[in-house]
Amino acid sequence: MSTTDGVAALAAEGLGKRYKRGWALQNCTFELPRGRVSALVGPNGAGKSTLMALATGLLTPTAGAIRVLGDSPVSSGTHPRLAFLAQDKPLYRGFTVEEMLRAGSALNQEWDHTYARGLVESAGVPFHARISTLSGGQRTRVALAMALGRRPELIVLDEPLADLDPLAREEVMQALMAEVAETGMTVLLSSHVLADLEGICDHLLLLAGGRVRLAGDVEDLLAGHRLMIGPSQGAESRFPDEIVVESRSTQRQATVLVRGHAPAVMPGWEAHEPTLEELAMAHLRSARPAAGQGATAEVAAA
Ligand SMILES: Nc1ncnc2c1ncn2[C@@H]1O[C@H](COP(=O)(O)OP(=O)(O)OP(=O)(O)O)[C@@H](O)[C@H]1O
Repeated sequence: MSTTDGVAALAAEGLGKRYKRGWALQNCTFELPRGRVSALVGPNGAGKSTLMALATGLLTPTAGAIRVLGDSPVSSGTHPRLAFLAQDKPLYRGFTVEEMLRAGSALNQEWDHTYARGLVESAGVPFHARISTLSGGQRTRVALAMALGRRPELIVLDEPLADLDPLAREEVMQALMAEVAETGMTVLLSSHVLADLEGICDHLLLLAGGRVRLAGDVEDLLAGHRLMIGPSQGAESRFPDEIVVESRSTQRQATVLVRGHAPAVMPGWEAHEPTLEELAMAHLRSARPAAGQGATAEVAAA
């Protein structure tokens, strides 16, 4: 039995990181549950990569603390039960896939060669092919096998689907989900593409401008909001300010995302549960600073 049972996979308290140019992350407090798939979402410059670098011990916090599987990252280095797949998927381009896997075996104390090989084989990637000749999707599958070969309890993936076509994206996610179902490991993955995460992640961490804007179980978050659609005339005054996350209007129709349940009887209005994309986009737009003031909400809608 693991010594970390019952402990959050990742826990941050008042976490902050300041670079020379200013704060990239500030006052972040959250917990990611174990055995679940958590999505880290946010616009460009939100602080996602910085947060991942703090979790993997590549950076040290300027303020607050982060705990990985119950442990504080010590001085430097990645937690032994955490695997990290960086955005540029570092692989030796001149190696063959077979040589890459053997390097994984030589470089890692904990390494399940049969498992890593099996992952590459099931992806249909030829063992004798050079890394430089693989397609983006094949390279991702090899990089994933290299990370999973360490049999991590927590895997952190920085935009694993960027640069992949929709078919390859689906294949990579299916392969990852199959491993999650089989091993019960915890996944934290960042993505700009919210549509990729719908139905896959069960926990959300939404960052904007270096701060946590929304965090929690996806089902609870969706059930805790309502998207109200009704006539734009008089829409502004229909809902108390404190429950409105975002309100948008065209000439005829208003769309208002509110916290909590739909207000009782509202003739002409319909209420429905938002999708993850609608929820995240509304929170990101509402957190967007005025032009010229830092991070912009450019999360792709599809
Ligand atoms: N090494 C660094 N030195 C100075 N500033 C940095 C450094 N790395 C990141 N930043 C700044 O910190 C902020 C957060 O950057 P970060 O890369 O963590 O965001 P991100 O959410 O991963 O963005 P993206 O989606 O564009 O990759 C940005 O304003 C960025 O310019």
